[in-house]
This record gives sequence, structure tokens and C-alpha cells, in this order.
Amino acid sequence: MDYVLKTKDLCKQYKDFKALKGLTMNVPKGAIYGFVGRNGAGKTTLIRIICGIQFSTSGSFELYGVKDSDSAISETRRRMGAIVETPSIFPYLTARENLEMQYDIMGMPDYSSIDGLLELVGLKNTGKKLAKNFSLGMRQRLAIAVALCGNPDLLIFDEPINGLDPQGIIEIRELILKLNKERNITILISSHILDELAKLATHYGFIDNGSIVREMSAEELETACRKCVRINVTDCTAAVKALDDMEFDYKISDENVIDIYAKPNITRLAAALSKEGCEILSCTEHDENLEGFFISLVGGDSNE
Ligand SMILES: Nc1ncnc2c1ncn2[C@@H]1O[C@H](COP(=O)(O)OP(=O)(O)OP(=O)(O)O)[C@@H](O)[C@H]1O
Repeated sequence: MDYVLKTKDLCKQYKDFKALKGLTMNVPKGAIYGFVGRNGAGKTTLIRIICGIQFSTSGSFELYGVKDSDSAISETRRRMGAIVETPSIFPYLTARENLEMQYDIMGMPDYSSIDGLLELVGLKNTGKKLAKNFSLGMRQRLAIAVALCGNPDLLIFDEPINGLDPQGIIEIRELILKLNKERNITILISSHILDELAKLATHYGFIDNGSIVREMSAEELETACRKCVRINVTDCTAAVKALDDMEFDYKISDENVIDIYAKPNITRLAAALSKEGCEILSCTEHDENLEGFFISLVGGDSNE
């Protein structure tokens, strides 16, 4: 498999605090790589290091096979566009003027591709409207257009849908999918909005406490997200006793809600619970989702 980005044992220390602790990750070419971790896990730190905004304390990375220690890394970074934290947009310029400014900054005198870029991100008809008057979704799409200016084949998004309304989320999702499918752009996207990420990602890297705890493809995740039978019961303690006696693999997922990782005979299950004085109020089939998987991987809350 070809990899666009490979990191090896990356560490980042701020005084006494280790933000990255030997982070090793591999982003395959053509992937939409979901970089999943709770607040403070180290996602932005890693992205800032790849973008050259910060330096690692130790470890290394390769971008398109070029090592970070190689002098060619700056040139290689031109193959990459990034939208990190506050997008770099000039509020008192129109969408077109923002892109012209970016072309100037990048030393690209030919503006002929700007119309196509504006069309691609759905900002072709914004005319004289200044970016400061754009909706958050429009601003985010403009930021994506700015990141696309150098015609990159890797795009890095740090939490791209934070704060967007549902319509804005759909627009950004569709744009990301289009860039990946039609322009073959590899995408690294950090997010803690896991349900949304699940609609996009082809690969995942789960980061916790400064290191990658698991990398997997979307197919592998699907297999790992176990199907279960979810029961809502009147008495959880009594139900647990019955489930233990029947040697079921289960998890208490909420107050009086239990996920059973098996296909129990419902009549027998109801009878066993009833013997303990517990009734089943409802029973449904349930798929463990990305969030459930993430929590089972790193424990605790996903901060979402
Ligand atoms: N300049 C700094 N000095 C000291 N600590 C820092 C600095 N920058 C980040 N940190 C700490 O490093 C850890 C990782 O931060 P980082 O921003 O990479 O996390 P994150 O996964 O992107 O989280 P979030 O989703 O909240 O942005 C956090 O505990 C943060 O407080």
C-alpha cells in the first residue's frame, strides 16, 4: 500500500507535559483518514507538526516519502493544503479576492483557475459580499478553497464541522467526498464528532493520550462494531444475575439498558429474567457505533 503520510515515534514535549508520546500513524494514499480522539489527545499538535507550524521533540515523519529532516520537505508541503483551527481568511475581502490573495502569497500569477475553485466550493455567486458577512459554512468552504489553491493532493482538516448547522455539515461532508472521489485528494480529518466522521472515513486512527491506540480500515471497524440485542429491563441488578447465570457477554449501556452480544432465545431469556423478578420492557437489535467502539478502545467519555 502507498502511504502519503507516515509518522514514526513522534514525541512533543511542552516543558513537563508530553503532548505526543511516540505517535506512529500511516495515512494511505486516496484515503479519508479519520483522526479520532477526545479533546487534548494531541490531534492538533500532530497536525501542526506535519504542517511545519511546530516541531517535534523527537521521532520523525515522511510526507510523500520525503523525511521531515530533508530540505525538500518545505517544497513537499506545497502538495498539502490544511485548514487548522481558525481558517486563514481575510474578512474584508470577497471570496474571489481571498483566493487572489492566496495565489499571490503562493507566487501563482495566473488566476484562471479561480472561477473553477469558487464553483467547486459553491461560492461562485457571492459577488461583492465580503467574507466577514459569510455564514460559518460559507467561510469554511472558502477556507477549503484557499487550502486548494496550490492544487494539493493531501488535505488536512482539523475539526472542520465544529459549530456548523446541519445544512453546513452536509455541505462540507459532500464537498470532502467530492474532493476525495473526483480529485483523488487524500484527506486527513480530525474530529470528535464521531457519527459524522463515520459517514466519511475509509480509514481510522484512534489517538489517546498522545499515541495511536489503533489504526484500522472502515471495513475492519464495521466488523469490530459488534451487533447486539439491546434490552430495556425493570431491574438491572436482577437481569445481570440472570445473564451471568446464562454466561452471556453483555454490557450495561444505560440505566436499565443492557446490550447482549449474542442472539439469545428471547422466550428463554424472558423466562430467566422473570425468575429473578425482572421484566423485559423492550428488545431491539443494535449495532455498536463508532462512538461505542471508541469508548471501548480508550475508556471513559468521548467528550462528545
Ligand atoms: N503550547 C502549549 N503548551 C503547553 N501545553 C500545550 C500547548 N499546546 C497544547 N498543549 C497541550 O497538549 C495537549 C494536546 O493538545 P492538542 O491541542 O494537540 O489536543 P487535541 O487532540 O487537538 O484536542 P482539541 O480537540 O481540544 O483541540 C493538551 O493537553 C494541551 O493542553
